[in-house]
Amino acid sequence: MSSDAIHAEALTKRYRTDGPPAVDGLTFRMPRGATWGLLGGNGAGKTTTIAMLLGLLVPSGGRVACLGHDMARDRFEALARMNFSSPYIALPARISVAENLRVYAHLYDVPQAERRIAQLAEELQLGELLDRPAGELSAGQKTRVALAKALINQPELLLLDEPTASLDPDTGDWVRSLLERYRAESGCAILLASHNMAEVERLCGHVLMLKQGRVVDEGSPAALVAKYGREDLEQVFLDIARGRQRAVAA
Ligand SMILES: Nc1ncnc2c1ncn2[C@@H]1O[C@H](COP(=O)(O)OP(=O)(O)OP(=O)(O)O)[C@@H](O)[C@H]1O
Repeated sequence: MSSDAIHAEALTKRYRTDGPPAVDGLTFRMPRGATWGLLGGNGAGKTTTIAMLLGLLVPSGGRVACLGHDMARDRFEALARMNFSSPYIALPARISVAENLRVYAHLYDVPQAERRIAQLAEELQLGELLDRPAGELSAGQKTRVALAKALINQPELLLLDEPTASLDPDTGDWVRSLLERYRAESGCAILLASHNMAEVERLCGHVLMLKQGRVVDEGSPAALVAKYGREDLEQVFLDIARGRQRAVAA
């Protein structure tokens, strides 16, 4: 397979044999250094897709390569150069934030781990939280710690599931700036699942619109807005979710 950041071919997940697939023949190639949005209503298949990209879920069909590595055969080489954040995966609750980050730094074999943790603590304003048990943090504080964990190994591919979902508008804004900075400095590719359309318009050069596990449309946010004759991506999302016709012929 290619050396794209992500190359998915006919990726399919069926949780139950008697029901429709959660992800149904997903095919796309996301280049290195790109930031793409994975959009869709509740249950469209975004989290399932991310779990398959990470090798956490075994696909029922198709295949995927991340950073040139087939995730069914040699995912560990890719995983060392990837990372992710998800509100659905809790950090160990009883140990402190600093201990959590040390554990992940060790798992990813991060050189000069204490320096990297101090750098992330400053960038994500975690200083006051470092000695507190991770389980006692507010949702927004946990989100910031999860992002620190996601950046600990300076990944080349970042999978972000709702990275700013529980953040207040001010914190959400500086987290987006931080992601933009990290991307500019590192050339990292980012796949972002989000329900925040303004965030997607700001960060993503291309979006995949999922419905019932299939890509029903894709393109840059500006191209989709023009194609649907709408003012912003939120309106495009509503058109697609509600099955409305495009206002402007493609
Ligand atoms: N472990 C599971 N077992 C059975 N079905 C599942 C499981 N996880 C997800 N599903 C189903 O797969 C479909 C896709 O779910 P998924 O969580 O991938 O959607 P999503 O796009 O991330 O939704 P949301 O925006 O609500 O987070 C849904 O119909 C869901 O009910």
